[in-house]
Amino acid sequence: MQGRLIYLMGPSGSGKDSLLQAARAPLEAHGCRFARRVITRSAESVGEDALGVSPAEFERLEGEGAFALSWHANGLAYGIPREIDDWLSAGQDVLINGSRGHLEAARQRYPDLLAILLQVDEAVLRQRLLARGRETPEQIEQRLARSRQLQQEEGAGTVILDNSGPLPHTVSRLLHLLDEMRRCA
Ligand SMILES: Nc1ncnc2c1ncn2[C@@H]1O[C@H](COP(=O)(O)OP(=O)(O)O)[C@@H](O)[C@H]1O
Ligand SMILES: O=P(O)(O)OC[C@H]1O[C@H](OP(=O)(O)OP(=O)(O)O)[C@H](O)[C@@H]1O
Repeated sequence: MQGRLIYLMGPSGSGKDSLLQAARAPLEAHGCRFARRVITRSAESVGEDALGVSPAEFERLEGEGAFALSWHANGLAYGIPREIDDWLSAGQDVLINGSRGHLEAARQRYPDLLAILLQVDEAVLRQRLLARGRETPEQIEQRLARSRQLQQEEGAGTVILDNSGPLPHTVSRLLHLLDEMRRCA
């Protein structure tokens, strides 16, 4: 049986990386795989286990068909390696850090993907982004503006996961959600 693509998305600062890191060990124990993203961000500022490449290298990889999914946002290019298709074919679930703006395109390629939207109040988001200190205040405001814009476009078929509270609570809810998904498969 084909594995399921779990497409985690949410505004910048909502906690996607933190959640992926915290849930990784228990989910891997259930056979779930995690895709390592390729990003045109300098290695020093990559806050996740991603491969940083130059824009030219990204384009070359994209031209070679190295990505199952790829998109541009926040002035960066992001790619999900094609190997996720091998994992899915082998029946393994795959969790990826996706983009809200690319969800519809992703659904076209993976019609039965499970979309999970991580949500946090805007005031908390701003606070977390400032505390993280990776982007300039101007870049943070741009990301918050993008979130407001995308919020208006959010459609049905997406499970909302709130991360305004402590991270361990969100991890438990994610594990529960994925257990339910497996039971219903
Ligand atoms: N539930 C939480 N409670 C408090 N701080 C959190 C929580 N989740 C994430 N954070 C913090 O918020 C900031 C943004 O989280 P991050 O995982 O980098 O978000 P994203 O990957 O969605 O941009 C980080 O500094 C992280 O430590
Ligand atoms: O369409 P959107 O939902 O706005 O997403 C755009 C991009 O931003 C996030 O990446 P990234 O981890 O680089 O940004 P972040 O760390 O600020 O969340 C997300 O994973 C997408 O790759």
